[in-house]
Amino acid sequence: MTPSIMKPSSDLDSEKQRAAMKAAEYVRDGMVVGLGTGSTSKHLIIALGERVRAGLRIHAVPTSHDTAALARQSGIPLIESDNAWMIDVAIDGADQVDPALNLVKGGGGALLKEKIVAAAAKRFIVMVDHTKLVPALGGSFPLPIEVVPFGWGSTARNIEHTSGGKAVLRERNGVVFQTEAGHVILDLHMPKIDDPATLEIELNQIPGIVETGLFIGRTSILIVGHAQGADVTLAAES
Ligand SMILES: O=C(CO)[C@H](O)[C@H](O)COP(=O)(O)O
Repeated sequence: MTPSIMKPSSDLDSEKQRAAMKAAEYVRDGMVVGLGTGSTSKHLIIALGERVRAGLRIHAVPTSHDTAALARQSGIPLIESDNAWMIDVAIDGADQVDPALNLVKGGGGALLKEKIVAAAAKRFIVMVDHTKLVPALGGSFPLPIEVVPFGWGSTARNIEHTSGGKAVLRERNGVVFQTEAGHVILDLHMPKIDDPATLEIELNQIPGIVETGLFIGRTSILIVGHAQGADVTLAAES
């Protein structure tokens, strides 16, 4: 069955859909597109699939098995090779966005591939509903950190020592959550992340950490869906 534009199930979902429809406008014929993961990215993939079936020629790099499956189902050709990609634009959702357009990502557990794809792209477009905008990262949403399973408890203790936060091993339905790369996720609870750039540097020194969900200075364009449409903000240097 070919996916078609879904009826949004809630106001927030319709904000996500409007943000995704706006983001899809940045995709042009001949582009290589990085496809994010999550409910907002699903709207994007469905919108791009409709355009592909109408003649748009693009190739895509997916950031998860779920995204790859939906893209295939939607008729979007995927790049299967891991040779260096020339990604024109990567488009993804986020869990939190601060006023400097720094992000927390990884709520869906795909942060490692998402960061690799964002880093390989000339432009990184972030699409969110209004609830993702926060005055400071942290607080209501924990920072996902992907770590190797070996010694995760000691890694968690080091993370807590470095950050002052509380690191909790992610589980789903009573089972330890495993990423597509075979790692686990520690969700780091901090009342507020005062200096995200410094925290990212400090966390990256800890053995066992594969990647953090902090996306610092990577956003080129932010698109926020609202009741009537979507607002676009360009990052200072984009
Ligand atoms: O980082 C992510 C997955 O790892 C998602 O982009 C993030 O969780 C936002 O998801 P949604 O679009 O469902 O709100």
